[in-house]
Amino acid sequence: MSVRTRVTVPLRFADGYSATAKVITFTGLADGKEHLALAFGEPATDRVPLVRLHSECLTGDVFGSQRCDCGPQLREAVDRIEQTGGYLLYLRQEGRGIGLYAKLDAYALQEQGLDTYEANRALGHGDDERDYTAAAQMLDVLGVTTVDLLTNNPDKPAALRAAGVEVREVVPTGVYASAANVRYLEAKVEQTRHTIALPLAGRL
Ligand SMILES: Nc1nc2c(ncn2[C@@H]2O[C@H](COP(=O)(O)OP(=O)(O)OP(=O)(O)O)[C@@H](O)[C@H]2O)c(=O)[nH]1
Ligand SMILES: [Zn+2]
Repeated sequence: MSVRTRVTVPLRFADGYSATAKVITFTGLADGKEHLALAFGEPATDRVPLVRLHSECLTGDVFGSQRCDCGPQLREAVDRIEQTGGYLLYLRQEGRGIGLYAKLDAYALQEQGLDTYEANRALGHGDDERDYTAAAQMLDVLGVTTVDLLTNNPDKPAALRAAGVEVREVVPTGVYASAANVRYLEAKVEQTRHTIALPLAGRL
């Protein structure tokens, strides 16, 4: 495994905020997918970098879907990593690893009353098919052995630790609840022990 390319990309987000990313690509990752690392700020070698493992969500990241909280979480991650110095790993794990079309099939089932996990199972998938091996490999190639990890999902630090990465601190990410996504967020809290405190659905 090695770095394939490092290239500087100036970014401007929908809210007008500008940032500069060093975009890094890789060769030889375990699953052969085109995962990206984006370095923000100054990931100094003598400081523990802040790292976010962001699972691809085309509808949320690109189109601003309100069914999930991915878009605002991505934006928050860029802000925080830029301040501290670190890496956003943009992982091609659309739909918790089941792919975009299957995720949209799962959305259709959720409109019939299934929750996000029941919908996956009704389609013959697992609740969560993500594998973080490639993320650990990317950190290894970047020379990162210890991270502070920005997440509310306990599976992520567990997976990195199992792959030999030291997770010094788990830093909670914000909760972006709305009437459109509160049922989805509640299912995550109930079924995967996400560490997010939700306002009551009735208050949204
Ligand atoms: N299968 C499926 N995937 C979904 C659904 N809604 C969002 N996703 C995907 O879930 C992934 C994001 O996962 P989340 O559970 O929001 O967040 P997380 O990464 O587990 O946890 P955090 O680090 O705390 O944000 C993205 O790949 C989305 O495409 C859904 O209803 N069904
Ligand atoms: Zn999403």
